[in-house]
Amino acid sequence: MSPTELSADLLHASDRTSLSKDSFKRAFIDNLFYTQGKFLQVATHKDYYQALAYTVRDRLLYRWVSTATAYTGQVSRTVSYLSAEFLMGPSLGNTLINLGILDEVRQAVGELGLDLTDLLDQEAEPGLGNGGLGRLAACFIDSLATLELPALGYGIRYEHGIFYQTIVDGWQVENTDNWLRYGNPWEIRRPEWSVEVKIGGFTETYTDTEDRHRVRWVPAKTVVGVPFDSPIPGYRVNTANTLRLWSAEATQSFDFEVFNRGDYLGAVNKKVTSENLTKILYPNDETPQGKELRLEQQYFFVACSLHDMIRILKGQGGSIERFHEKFAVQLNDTHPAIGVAELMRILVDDYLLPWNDAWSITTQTFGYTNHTLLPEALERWPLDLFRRLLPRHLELIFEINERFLHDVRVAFLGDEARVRALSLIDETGERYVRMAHLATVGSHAVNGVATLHSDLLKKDVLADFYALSPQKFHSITNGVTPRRWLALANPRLCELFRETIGDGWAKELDQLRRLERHADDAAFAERWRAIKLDNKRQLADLIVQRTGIEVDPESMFDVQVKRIHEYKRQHLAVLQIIAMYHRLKSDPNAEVLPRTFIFSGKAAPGYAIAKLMIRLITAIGDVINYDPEVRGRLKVVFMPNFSVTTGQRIYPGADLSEQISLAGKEASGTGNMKFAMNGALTIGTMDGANIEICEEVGSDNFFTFGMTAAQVEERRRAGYDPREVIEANPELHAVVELIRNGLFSRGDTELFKPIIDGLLWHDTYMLAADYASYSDCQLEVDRAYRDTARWTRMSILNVARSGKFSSDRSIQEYADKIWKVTPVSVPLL
Ligand SMILES: [N-]=[N+]=N[C@]1([C@H](N)O)O[C@H](CO)[C@@H](O)[C@H](O)[C@H]1O
Repeated sequence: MSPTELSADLLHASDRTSLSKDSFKRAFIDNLFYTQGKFLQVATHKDYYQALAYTVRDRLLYRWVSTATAYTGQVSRTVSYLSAEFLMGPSLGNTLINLGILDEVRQAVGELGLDLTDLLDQEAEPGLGNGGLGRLAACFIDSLATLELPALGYGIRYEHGIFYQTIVDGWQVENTDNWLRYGNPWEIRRPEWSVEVKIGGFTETYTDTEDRHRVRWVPAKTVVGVPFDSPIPGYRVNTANTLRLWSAEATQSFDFEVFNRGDYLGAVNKKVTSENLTKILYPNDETPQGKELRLEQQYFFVACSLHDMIRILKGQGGSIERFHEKFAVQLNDTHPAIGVAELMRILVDDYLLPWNDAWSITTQTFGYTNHTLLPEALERWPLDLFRRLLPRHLELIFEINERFLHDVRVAFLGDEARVRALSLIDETGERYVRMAHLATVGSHAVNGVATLHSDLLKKDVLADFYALSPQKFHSITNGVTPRRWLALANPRLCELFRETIGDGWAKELDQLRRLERHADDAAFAERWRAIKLDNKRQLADLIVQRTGIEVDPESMFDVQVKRIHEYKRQHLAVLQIIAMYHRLKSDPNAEVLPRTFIFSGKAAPGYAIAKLMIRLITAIGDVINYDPEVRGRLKVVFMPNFSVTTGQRIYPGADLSEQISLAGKEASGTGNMKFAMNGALTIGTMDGANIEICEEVGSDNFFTFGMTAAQVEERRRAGYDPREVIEANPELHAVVELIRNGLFSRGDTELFKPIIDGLLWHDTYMLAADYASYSDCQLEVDRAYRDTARWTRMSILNVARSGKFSSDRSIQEYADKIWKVTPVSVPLL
C-alpha cells in the first residue's frame, strides 16, 4: 500500500476529518484537554477558542494535504502572489464559512454551553498589512482557492503587525501589536524548507574549474528565512492553498565563543539583529519608508520565495529553463520588484544561463500590479544603499538598464529625454533605482487596479513605457471576497438572500442581480430595512462600547472608514459637518435629518497632518455631541483601531458610504465595494472604482459630485487659488473661520492652523474647489433618505448590481489575461 493510500486510510479512520456536529463536540473536548490541558470547568475563553481553532484546523489540514497531493501529482502551473502585506483578518469565522460548517459548529459549542460569537472574538487579528493593498492580497488568495487555482501566497511574518490604535485626549496613540501573544493555531513552522539569504558584502569575478567567467557574491551577513505555512481554504471546494510567510532567524542563535569571552550581548547579537528583519511592519500606506531595513525586508522575502519556488520545481523534476512555465509570479506593487534582479542573479550566476535566455524566462515569469499614482508613493532606492545591501543586484540592474535603453534608443532615435525618463536609474540627486521601472521592464504584464487608474497609468506615470510596449498594459478592477465581507459580516442580510435567491451568490456574486425583481416589493423592502436597522443597532452597541458615545440607530449612519490621508479628504467631510452644525446653530428649530457621522482609520505615525485630521474629527465631536441645541441630531464618532474585524462590524451598519477622494488620486478603493454590497449608498467623486460602481448600480442610485480627473487637471493648469474660492463661498468661509477661531479647540487658534493654512495656501487636494458640489450633493442625500421607499429601492439595487466587485471576477481576469492558469480539482484523500 503506497504512503498516500496508507495516510488516506489513517485519515479516514480518524474522527478528525468529520464535519458532523457530534464529532466536533468530541474533538473540541479532546483538544481542550490534550492541546490546552484544560477541562470545561476551568478553561478560559482563550482556551475554548484555541481548542476550537485546533478542531477546525484538523478539518482544514485534511483538505490541505489533499490539495498538496493533487498539485504534486499533476505538476500544475502555479500562481505565486508576492506581497509585502497580507491583511488576512481573523481566520476562524472565515474558515467555518468556507468549510460550510458555521451552523454546525455554532450548535456544537452551544450544546457545550458556549457562544460561538464570544469564541470568535477571542482570536487576535494578524494585522500584517496597512490597508487596501494588503487586504486585496487576502481577498485574492481566498478567491484563488475558491476558483481551485493552484497558488501560493508569499509574504513576511511580521512579529508585530500594524499598530493598535487608541485615541487619548482626541489624539491617535500607537500601541505595539502583539498578535502572536497566545501563539497562532493557524500556522505550521516548516524549518525543513528554510532558506539562507545573503545580504551586503561585495562581488568578485573569477574563472571556475571549467574555465568559465563567474561572479561570486561574498555577503557581509546571512540570515535564515524560516517559512510559516497557513492553509487557505476555498469556499465550498476541497482546495486549500498555502500562504507561506517568511520569518527571519539567525544562522547561529547563540555564539558560545563570544559568550565564553564574557560578552553575553555579543553572543546573542546575531540572533537579535537577524530577527529584527521581520520584527515589524512599516506602518505607511502610500508613503514608502526609505529605510535600509525596509529594503532588506523586501529582498529577504523575495529571495526566500524564489528559492522556494525553485525547490518545488526541482522537487517535481522540472528544469530551471522552464521556470516560467511552472510559475506565474505576481508582484503586488513594487515592494517585491527586487525579484526581477534576484531571478536574473539566480539564472545567470547560479545556473549560468546566457543573459538573453535568463531575461526571457524572467520577463515571462513576472506580472506587476501598480496600486498608486501618487508620485511620493513610487519607491526609489538610493544607489549607495542599494550597492551596500545588494551589490550584485545593482550590477545586474545596470546591465538590465543598459540593454533596455539600447532598445529605447533604437525605438526613439535621438530622444535622450525619453531615455532619461525611461531609465531604471534616476540620475537626479544621490541617484536612485526606480522600482516601478524595474518591475515594468522585468514583467510581461502591467496592470492598474481600476479602469480610470489604468488609463492614467498609460497617460501619465508609465506613459513612456506604454508608448514602448502597449501590449503589456492591462486593467483589472479590484474586487473583494463576498465570503468575509457578506457571508461572515452580514448574516442577517444573507439569510434574506437565502430565502429569496438561494445561496449560490457566495460563489457567483452576479446571482445577486436576481434581487432586482424584489426592489419594488414593499414586504421585501420592509424586511430589508429591518435588517439594516438591526445591523445599525449592533454597530451602535459597538460604538458606545468603544467610544462611550450614544448614537441613534434611527439616524442616518454616514460612514468614512479608510486610512487617514489628505487625498482621501476626511477633512472635506469635516468641513461639511461643521456647515451642517453651523446651519443648525443659526436655526436650532430647523428641520434637520438626524445623522451620525462615523469615521475610522489609522494615520501613519510620521504623518503629522493625518494625525491632526483625526484630532479635528474628535474635536468637532467633543463640541457637537454635547451641544444641547443639537439635541443629538448630529453625532460625530471616531471609532478607534480600524481593522478587518472592525470593518466587518461597520460595513453592514452603514447607510451612506463616503468615497470623496480627489478624482485621479484613489487608484481603486475596495471599501467602496464592501459598502455597496452591504446595501449602503455611495456619495463619491468619479475616482477609482467609484466610476465602475456608479456604472453598475446606475447613476440614479449613486450620489456623484465634484470634478472629474480631467477637470482637476484642467483646473490646476488654469491656476487654482483656494482663497478665492473660499472667499466666494460664504458657507465655506464661515466654516474655515470657525475652525481658525478655535471653536473646536477651546479657543486655541494654533491647534488646527496647519490644516487651515494648508487649505488656504495650497489646498493640494482641492477641497475648496469641490466643496460646493459636495455640500449640494449632501442635501440631495438628505432628500433621498427622507423618501424611505426610494432609499430602500436604491439600496436593494446597489446590492443586486454589485456582482462585478467580487474578487473572484478579478482573479478570473488575472488568470485569463496574465497568468494563463487553469483550475485543478482536488479529490479528498
Ligand atoms: N498602496 N496602495 N494602494 C492602494 C491602497 N492604499 O492600499 O491599494 C488599494 C488596492 O489596490 C487601492 O484600492 C487603493 O486605491 C490604493 O490607494
